[in-house]
Amino acid sequence: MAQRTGTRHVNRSSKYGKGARAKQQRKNFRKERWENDMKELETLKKRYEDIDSASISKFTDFPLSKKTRDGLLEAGYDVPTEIQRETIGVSLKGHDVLGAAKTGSGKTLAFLLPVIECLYQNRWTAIDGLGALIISPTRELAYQTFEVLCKIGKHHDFSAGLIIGGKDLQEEADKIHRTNIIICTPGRLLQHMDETSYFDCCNLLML
Ligand SMILES: Nc1ncnc2c1ncn2[C@@H]1O[C@H](COP(=O)(O)OP(=O)(O)OP(=O)(O)O)[C@@H](O)[C@H]1O
Repeated sequence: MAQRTGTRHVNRSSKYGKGARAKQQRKNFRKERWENDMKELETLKKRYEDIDSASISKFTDFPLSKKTRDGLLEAGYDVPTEIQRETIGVSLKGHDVLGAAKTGSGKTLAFLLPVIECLYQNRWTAIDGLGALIISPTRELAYQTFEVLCKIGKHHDFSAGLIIGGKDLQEEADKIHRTNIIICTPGRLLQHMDETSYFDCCNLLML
């Protein structure tokens, strides 16, 4: 009996030893990843001022995060359109942009890339709440924007939500306080502002 108890004790302690080692390894891994992310952010930020639209021929010429570059690559976006080439750099530098280009010229992507990069630069996480609120005049445009966002933001950790009429209000309300990027139509947004008590825009970075 004593022997069995003793054996069990040894086994248990070695199990805890393994657990502690694994925990430490995870901690080290997270620390290393965090340090690499910080280095990447600093390097990218320094390159913003040097962006010259005339010298951009591919998306990889922009100082974009690896997660965004991977998203673009997988979505098959390689060469920026004219509106993208002309505006993305200006937005990355933090300026507001009013752009006009014909239908189908890639305005949605031009507009979304800096949104994602800005949240990434600010190390936005789930607990920071709503960081970007995108109000679209129609459900179709909101949906189109959401689709592009899901493609290019695939490798980022942000959460995104499509808040448009015709969907279950309570279901949206349950998730809204955990959403980092909201794409919505004005009517539905007002409804949540009126009826969802914990809908909070206090931390909002971009409208
Ligand atoms: N750089 C790019 N390379 C290849 N395809 C692209 C690029 N940018 C956008 N596209 C594609 O071109 C199509 C039109 O893009 P998008 O709908 O964003 O244009 P838009 O100017 O926002 O249109 P609208 O005026 O209708 O809102 C989409 O299928 C999109 O995936």
